[in-house]
Amino acid sequence: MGFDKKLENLAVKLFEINAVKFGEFVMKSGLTTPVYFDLRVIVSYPEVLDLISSLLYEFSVKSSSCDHLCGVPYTALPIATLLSVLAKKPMLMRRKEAKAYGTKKLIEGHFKAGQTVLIVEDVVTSGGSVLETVNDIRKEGLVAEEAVVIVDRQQGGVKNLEANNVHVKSLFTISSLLEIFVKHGKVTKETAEKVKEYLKNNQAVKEPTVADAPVDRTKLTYEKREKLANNPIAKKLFNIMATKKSNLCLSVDLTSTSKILDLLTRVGEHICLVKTHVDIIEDFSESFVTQLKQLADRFGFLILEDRKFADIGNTVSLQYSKGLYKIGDWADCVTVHSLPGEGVLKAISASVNGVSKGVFLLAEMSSEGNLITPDYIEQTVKVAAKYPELMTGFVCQNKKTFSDPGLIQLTPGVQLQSSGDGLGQVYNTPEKIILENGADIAVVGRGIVAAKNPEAQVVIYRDALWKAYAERVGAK
Ligand SMILES: O=c1ccn([C@@H]2O[C@H](COP(=O)(O)O)[C@@H](O)[C@H]2O)c(=O)[nH]1
Repeated sequence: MGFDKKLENLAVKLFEINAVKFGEFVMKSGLTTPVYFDLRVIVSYPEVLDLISSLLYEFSVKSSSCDHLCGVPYTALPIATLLSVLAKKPMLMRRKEAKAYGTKKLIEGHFKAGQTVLIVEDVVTSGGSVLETVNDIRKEGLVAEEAVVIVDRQQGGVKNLEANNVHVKSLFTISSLLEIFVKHGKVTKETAEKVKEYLKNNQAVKEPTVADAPVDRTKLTYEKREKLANNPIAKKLFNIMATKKSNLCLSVDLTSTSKILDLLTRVGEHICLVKTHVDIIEDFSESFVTQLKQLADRFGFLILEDRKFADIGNTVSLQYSKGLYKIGDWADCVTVHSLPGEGVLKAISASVNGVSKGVFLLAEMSSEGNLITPDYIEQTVKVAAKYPELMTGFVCQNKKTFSDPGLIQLTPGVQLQSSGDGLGQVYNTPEKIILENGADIAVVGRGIVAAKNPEAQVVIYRDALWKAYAERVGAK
C-alpha cells in the first residue's frame, strides 16, 4: 500500500478511535473549539501506534541526519520510542520537572554537546510545548532544529517554531484531515467549513495543556449547553428546560387517547418533554396526533416517541415514516437502539431529510440484568459521534457514559423512593439520578401516571428534579 493510502487509513482510524472529535468543546480556559484532539488514546491501539510510527519514519525520520530522537512529554513518548527502534537511533527523555534528588537532570540519556536532536510531538497549536522541550535540550548544549509532528492545528505554531529556528514537518494539517474525513463521510461539508472558519478566526492561540481538557458537562447550565448543541431538538429542549425550569419528562404509558390527552391537559405546564409508546394505544387516530401536537404547542413541551427502533436501516426507515403511526410526521425525537449498527442512524438521517428531528440513542437500560456491556456502551457513543446533527442525546444511567455538553442524558427509572416494580425496572430517586448519575432529563412514568393526584405529584417531581439540577450547577 502506498504512503498516501496509508495516511488516509490512519486519518480514518484516528477518527474512529475518537482521537479527533468534532462538536463544540468548551475548554477549561473558557474558549470553545469545534475540533478536539486527544491522541493520548492511541496507546490503547497498537495497530495505530504502528501505523503512526511507520509513517513518521518514512516521512521524516528516515531522511534525518539527527543523532537522537526526543518526544515531547507525555503523549509523544511512546511514538518517539517506536521511532527510535525503527531508526536504530538513541532516544533522549525530557523530564517535565528536574528531579529533586540525585542528578537533577532535565534530559535523560547519554549524549554529547553538539549532537543533533529531532523532536517528536503529537499536536502543534502555538508551538509552546515543542519550544519548552527545545529550550531544555539546547540548555544541555545539544542542537534542536527539527521537529516532526502528527497534526499541525494551523493556528500559528509552525510559524512560531520557524521563528525559533525549529523546522517542522507535519503528517497532517487540520485541512488535510478534513479533506479525508469529508471524503469518507466522517464529517459533513458544513462541519468542515465551520472548522475552517474557526481556524481563520483563531490564530496564535495558547497551547492547550492536559488541564485544558473538556469540562464536565454536568456542571454547565442548560442555557450554556443550548449554545453547544448541534441538534435543533437538543437546542430546543435545553431552551425549554431553562425557560420552564423543568427537567421532567412524563412517560404517558396509557392505552387510551382520551386518558393521555386528559392527563397532559392537567400536567403539561410542568414538563419539558412527553414520552409516548404509540404501539400500546388501543384507539390511535390522526386526530389524537393533532390534539397531542396542539397540547405540546400550548404548554411548550416536545414529543418523544419511545419506539426503540432496532432493525436494519431499510426497515427502520419504513417504521419511522410509514404504517399506521407515521412517527416521523409528529414526533420531535425518537429512541433508537444502536444494536443494528450505524445503518439505523443513517436510515433515520435520510428519512428526516433536513427537517428538525432528533434521536436519543440507548446506551444503557434501567432494567435489572439487561445485557448491555461496557464495550457496547463505548461503541454506541462512538457511532453517535458520527451523526452530530441528528443526535439529541443518550438514554443512559451514568454520568461517565458521554462527555459532549451539547447532548442530553435522558434517564428513566425514577421514583421518589429507590425501589423496583417486580418486573425488572430499577428506580432511583430524583436526587441520585441528577446529582450522582448525571441525568439532564428524568423520565417518570408510573410515579405520576399511577398517582392518586397526578397534578400534585407532577409538581413534587418537577421541584425535586429542578432543585437537584440547581445544586449541581451551583445556581440558586
Ligand atoms: O432503560 C429504559 C428505557 C426506557 N424506559 C421507559 O421509560 C418508562 C419508565 O416508566 P416507569 O413507569 O417510570 O417505570 C417506560 O416507558 C419504559 O419503557 C425505561 O424504563 N428504561
